[in-house]
Amino acid sequence: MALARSQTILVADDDRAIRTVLHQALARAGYDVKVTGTAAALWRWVEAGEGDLVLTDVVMPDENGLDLIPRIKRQRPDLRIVVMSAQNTLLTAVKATERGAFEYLAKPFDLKQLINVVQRALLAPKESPPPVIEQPEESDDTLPLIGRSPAMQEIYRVLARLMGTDLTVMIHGESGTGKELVARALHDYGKRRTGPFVAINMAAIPRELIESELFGHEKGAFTGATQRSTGRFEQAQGGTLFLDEIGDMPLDAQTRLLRVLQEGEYTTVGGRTPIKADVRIIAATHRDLRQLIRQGLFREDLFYRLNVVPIRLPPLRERKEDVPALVRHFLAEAHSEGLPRKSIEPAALDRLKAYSWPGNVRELENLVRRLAVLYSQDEITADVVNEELAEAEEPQPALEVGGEGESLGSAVERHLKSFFSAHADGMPGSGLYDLVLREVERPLISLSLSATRGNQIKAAELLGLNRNTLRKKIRELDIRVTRGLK
Ligand SMILES: Nc1ncnc2c1ncn2[C@@H]1O[C@H](COP(=O)(O)OP(=O)(O)OP(=O)(O)O)[C@@H](O)[C@H]1O
Repeated sequence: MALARSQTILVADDDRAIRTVLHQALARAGYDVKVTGTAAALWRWVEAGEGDLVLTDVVMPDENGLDLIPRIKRQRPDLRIVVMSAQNTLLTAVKATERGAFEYLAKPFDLKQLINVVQRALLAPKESPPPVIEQPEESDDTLPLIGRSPAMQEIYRVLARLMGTDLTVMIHGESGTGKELVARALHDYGKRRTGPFVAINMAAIPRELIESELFGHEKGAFTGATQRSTGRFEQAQGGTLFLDEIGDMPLDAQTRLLRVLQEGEYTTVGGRTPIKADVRIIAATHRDLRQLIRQGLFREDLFYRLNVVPIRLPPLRERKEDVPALVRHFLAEAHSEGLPRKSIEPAALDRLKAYSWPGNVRELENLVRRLAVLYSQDEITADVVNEELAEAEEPQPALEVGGEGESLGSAVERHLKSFFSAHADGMPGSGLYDLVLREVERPLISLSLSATRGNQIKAAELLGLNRNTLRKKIRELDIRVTRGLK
């Protein structure tokens, strides 16, 4: 694209080599370029009315680039600023965006990406800056998310851009990668931070109760509804609603949710009066929703409503450089809870970095806690880590779901925990024991029957059940037996 007049980029970075590379790349792309290693020189140019775009580093010898942004914005509101920085945290990204930077580039970035951002910045329509929400000072204790790997920095960059918006976000990531933590950070640093954050886990609630949990119900709406009850939508009014394990939502509830998202209002179960929904939705899943759509288990139209901004949280094995910082963080946390202060030797950290972490950050967190409690030495050694990991690497007798790392038992426990905490102030109905067992029994029996193509003798063998017991259960649970299934 031919430029009418060549535009000038002001570059500030204290690293001479980076200045040279940026200078060359930008000049080759047709821009005039001025480079400096100090904030003071940059500021002089800005004051003198020079330049069409500022490209600045954060750490410079005389002043922090982030502190310069508000001053530049006051002096020359239309001047575009692109911030680049290495070693970033979520707060750096959030601050850069909120103070009015057009874009934030995590070092190292490639030059194509840089030119692309510069072009976009220069072409973008002038808009009023987002409202400045002052963020707390940055210290590692208060950071919501630990990790400065390139993969996490990319997440921070996206999160920072989302803070000033109400856009619906879909977080995808394996179990234990920090999906709920990211959802919380989006809420805590965003414009709804003064409102409530309400989480609901679709996999943790009996299917028949999901709609009433989400939207509330009127007295007498169904057997057991002895009084009116508010739903999560109502509790989250003015704040954020986190729909965890969205892939486990039953189809009926999906249809109802879709209608709410389309119409912006909902009715309670058994109610008639529409209630306006003022919530920001963040959904999360570890499942492949596109596959669920193909299987007819997830509504495609709902998927597109929710997948406005997709975020993929990388598994820990793709960002092993974050392991040491996470370990130190969890050790410090254990200490702040009254456990003895512990350090860890470098060889032990290397061993931890080499492990594959199928359970991701949660597994690492549990391991560090165990080490902090079980061993009396002040320093955690490689031997101790080896011992613990050898156990973790041994095949477990528990049922593990292929590749997903979490055993059935711990998945069930997790679901039950959130069920109990969701009902801390009173249980809905009674008969929980049977209800929970049925939730497990029904899919177990029905999948065993599919696996044996409906052969009840083989299914009884597989299950280790007496054939008559199996027949009785099939009747009681009203399970349909389909023969000849693949
Ligand atoms: N980047 C991180 N920094 C610090 N702690 C983290 C990070 N990521 C995850 N954790 C911790 O790991 C644990 C699991 O995180 P979280 O519950 O957010 O994961 P999840 O992806 O929602 O898991 P699941 O899908 O199993 O519910 C939590 O204790 C959380 O505090």
